[in-house]
Amino acid sequence: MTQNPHPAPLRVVIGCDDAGYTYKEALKADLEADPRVAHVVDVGVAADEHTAYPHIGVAAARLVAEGEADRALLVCGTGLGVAISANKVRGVRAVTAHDSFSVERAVLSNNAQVLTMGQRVIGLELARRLAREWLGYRFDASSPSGEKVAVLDAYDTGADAGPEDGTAPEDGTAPGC
Ligand SMILES: O=C(CO)[C@H](O)COP(=O)(O)O
Repeated sequence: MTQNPHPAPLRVVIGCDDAGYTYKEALKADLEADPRVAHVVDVGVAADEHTAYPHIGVAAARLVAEGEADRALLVCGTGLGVAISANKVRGVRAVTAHDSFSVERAVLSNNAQVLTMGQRVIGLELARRLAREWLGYRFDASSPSGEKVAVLDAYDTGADAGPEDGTAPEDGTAPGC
């Protein structure tokens, strides 16, 4: 399926802990200037604030899960803590990505609504470039990846996502792996 050249602008949440503040501010300015973004909601931290990353990750992810936002872009020292935090919220798929291919597949393979980055891991210009690229991708639920994301969602909601005969895999791997 070809991508719609003019998809609806995205409602984006941005957030960080104090280790990601500088990048968050730069990325926020970029998002606000990008015509592909409808609006940006900043869940913190502010310059003089020291909220721990789990609170920020969960706050942002809840806005996505509740349908108030389409995506979230989160920054901490590594990107890992905010991703782990966001993934605590049911229905949210958050990934850390510091390269173009992973950013592309985060959306096109995984339908990840939340992208996270580490201010202590990559340079600012790369982070800005990746965020620009990220805005250009839209998940296609009718693609071959759609079925796999549906399996993820079924695990998330507690629905049976086992193999078609209903048995658990004997080797301990998850179905489909
Ligand atoms: O990177 C972080 C969490 O993944 C955070 O910015 C710093 O956490 P800390 O190393 O526990 O201070």
